[in-house]
Amino acid sequence: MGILEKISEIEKEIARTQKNKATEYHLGLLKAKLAKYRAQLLEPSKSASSKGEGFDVMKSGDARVALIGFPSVGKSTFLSLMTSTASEAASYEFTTLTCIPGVIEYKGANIQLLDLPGIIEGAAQGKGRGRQVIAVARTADVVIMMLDATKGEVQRSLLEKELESVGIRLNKHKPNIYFKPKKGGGISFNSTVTLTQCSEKLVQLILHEYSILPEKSKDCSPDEFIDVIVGNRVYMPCLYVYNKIDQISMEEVDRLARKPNSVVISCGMKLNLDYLLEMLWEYLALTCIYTKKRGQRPDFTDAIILRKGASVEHVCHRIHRSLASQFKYALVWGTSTKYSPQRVGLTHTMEHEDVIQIVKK
Ligand SMILES: Nc1nc2c(ncn2[C@@H]2O[C@H](COP(=O)(O)OP(=O)(O)OP(=O)(O)O)[C@@H](O)[C@H]2O)c(=O)[nH]1
Ligand SMILES: [K+]
Ligand SMILES: [Mg+2]
Repeated sequence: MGILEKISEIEKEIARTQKNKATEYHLGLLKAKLAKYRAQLLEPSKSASSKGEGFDVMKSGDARVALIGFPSVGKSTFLSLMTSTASEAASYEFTTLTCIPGVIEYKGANIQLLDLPGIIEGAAQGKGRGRQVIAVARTADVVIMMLDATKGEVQRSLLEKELESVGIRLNKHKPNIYFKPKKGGGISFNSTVTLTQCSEKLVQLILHEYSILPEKSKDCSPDEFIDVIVGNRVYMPCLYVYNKIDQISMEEVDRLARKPNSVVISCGMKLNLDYLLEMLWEYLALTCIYTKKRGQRPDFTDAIILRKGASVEHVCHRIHRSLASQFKYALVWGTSTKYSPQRVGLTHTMEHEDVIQIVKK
């Protein structure tokens, strides 16, 4: 039996047991056991059994949002409010021990929202269930960093540091660097803009530091090279959500609300949740595509929702599994084309609010 199962067994037994003088001792023992198992879960485990237990949630819907935050900031309360899934919320820390998925339905899109255990300083080194939580965060399209408005700003920078240390870059763009090994060795260095922070000398030093030496003898695949430069970095939009504003002064609310990438809410009093959804939608930057049949008006009531950068082929797959194989060409109206309509192929990249008509063979 896994630890989670043991915990759930004990919780059930506690719920079953009537509270009275006679059961006092028994209940006390159960609670002690419960605390022991919870602590075990939060320890960096050596046993493989609890490695990813409860964290392998299938991706579903149009996008994935992960809730990251310290314990008891209100993550589970938020999930239960925004989705039809109930996630247990309580005043003690580490109430949530696994990844709990819910679905936000918004503007015709299904957004998968993941409630996760709280993380603490040292999470990246395996403290608590930090590693598993961070691994899930990496798979998200947007991270909501939930913060307790009543606590200091230090929680935010601590969490940022944890995520930075495992290669998650928040609200930063992927650097526009093109890196290619030369067959004959040596380094040639070009830049399309004037560099103010990097010189050729510095680039050479960095390459040297990472033992990327311009040698003919050292065979290296392009993938290996790309891994070195890109590393395991993920670039992710992050929305800082300050919860529990019902507990702080108006001046403080105002100050927090003005911070970049930040939204203030109260789950307890259901304040500002609509605005948060609007912001989340913006951060997800999903692409809505409308379809049109020949000789008819576009269907603006039912958008196909895709991730940014989706191609005509993605659109086909969404309409019907076999459509791509019967595809002849498509007509597209919108910002992705020079002319409206324009005849395009399967690889054409769609843009937000384009209209498409697909012509079959
Ligand atoms: N005052 C106030 N309390 C809140 C608000 N949102 C949540 N809480 C309370 O904060 C406590 C923790 O809430 P949870 O939803 O369990 O927090 P969590 O982040 O999921 O906690 P862990 O799963 O333990 O990491 C509960 O007692 C909630 O009732 C809020 O907007 N205002
Ligand atoms: K809690
Ligand atoms: Mg929780």
